[in-house]
Amino acid sequence: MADILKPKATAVLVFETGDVFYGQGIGTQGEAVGEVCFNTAMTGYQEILTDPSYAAQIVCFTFPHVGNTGTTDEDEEATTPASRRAARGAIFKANVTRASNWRSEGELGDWLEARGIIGICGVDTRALTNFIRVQGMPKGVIAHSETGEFDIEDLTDKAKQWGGLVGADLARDMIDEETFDWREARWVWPKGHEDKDGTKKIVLIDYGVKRNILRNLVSSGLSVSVVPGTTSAEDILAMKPDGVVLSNGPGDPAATGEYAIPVIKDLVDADMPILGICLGHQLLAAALGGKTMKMPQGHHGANHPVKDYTTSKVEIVSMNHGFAVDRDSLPDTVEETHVSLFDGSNCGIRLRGKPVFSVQHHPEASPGPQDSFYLFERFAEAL
Ligand SMILES: NC(=O)CC[C@H](N)C(=O)O
Repeated sequence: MADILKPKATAVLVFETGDVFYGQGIGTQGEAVGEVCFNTAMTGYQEILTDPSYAAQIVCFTFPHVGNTGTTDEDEEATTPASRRAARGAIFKANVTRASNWRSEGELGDWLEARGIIGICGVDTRALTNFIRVQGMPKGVIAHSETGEFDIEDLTDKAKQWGGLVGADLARDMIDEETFDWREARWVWPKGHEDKDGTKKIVLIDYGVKRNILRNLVSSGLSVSVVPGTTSAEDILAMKPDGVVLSNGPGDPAATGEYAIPVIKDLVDADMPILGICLGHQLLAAALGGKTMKMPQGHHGANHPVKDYTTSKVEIVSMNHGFAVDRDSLPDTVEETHVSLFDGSNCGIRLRGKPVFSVQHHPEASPGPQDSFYLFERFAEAL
C-alpha cells in the first residue's frame, strides 16, 4: 500500500557520506555537485539563487512555501554573464507553489529550468537542516531525471571526489574582463528603479557583486565604476576614486586573496577609504594581517542579529557566508566593530584612525531587512 501512495522519486540529493534524500525534480534535469547549505530567509528566493556568492552551492530553503511570488528579471542579483553561474541546486520542502503576484513574469519551475538550476521538492528540510547543524555543510550531488533512475553509488563517489570550497578561488570564475559604470538606484515605491548621478566617485572591485550593493551605493550619493577583481592597484588609483568598495563573492577568501590581498594592501598604503562587504570583508581583514577560517554550518538567512559595538545598536541583517574572520588573528591596528549575536563570530572590523572598514553581513539586503543601510551612508560620509 505504501508504495502505491508514494510518488515516484524523480530527484535525489546524495551526500558524500552516502546519505540520500528522495524527492520530486523541478527545473533542469541532470546532476550537479556542490556544498549543501541551508538558508532561513522567508522571502527572496530568486535573489538568493542569483546571488553570485552562492556559486558551487546547493541551497536548502528552510521556509516551506517557495514559489508563490513567481519570478521577475527585476529580482536578478548577478551583473554579468559570468556571475550568473551561481547556485547549482535548490532544495524545497513542498512542491513549488504557483506564482500569484503582480510583479511576477513567470513560474519558479520554468525559471529554474531556463537558468540551469536543478531543484528537488518534497525533502524533509528540517531533518536536512538538523543534519547540517550537527555534521556541518556536506559535499553533495543533486540529480533530477524524469526516468527516476539514479546510480546512488556513483553519485556518492562524485560527491566524495569533488574538491569542495576550501582552497577554491571561485571569484575568478565570476569576473568579466569589462569595466562598467552603474547608475541605477534602489527600488522605491511607486517609481521602481531610477538612474542617478553621484557627487563622489568610487571604484568597486568586483569578485561577484550583487546588483543591490551597486544600487545602495548609488542611493548613498556615489557614482560607481565597477572593475574586475583582478585589476591592479595602479590601474584603480589611476581612475582617481574618492574611495574603493570590495564586493561580496563566492569561494574561499584565502584562495582569492592570492591576487586580491596585494592590491588591497597597496590601496590601504595609498590612504584610500575602503568599504568591504562579505568576501570583501574577509579580504580586507586578511590584507590588514588577519586570517579567515571555514565555518561548520555558515550563516545564510535574512534574520540574523548583529551588534554594532560602535553604537551599541543591534541590527537584523541578511547573511550569506561559509567562511569567517578569526578575531584572534587580528592585529592591534584593527578594531572589531560588529559581532554576530547568534554565535559570537566576527562580523565587522575597522582600521584604527582610518576610513577603512568592512562587514561580514549584507547591508544591501536583497533579500532581507534594511537595518544596515547606514553602513553605506557611513562610507559616503567618510569620503
Ligand atoms: N557573500 C559572500 O561574499 C560570501 C563570502 C565567502 N565566499 C564565504 O562564503 O564566506
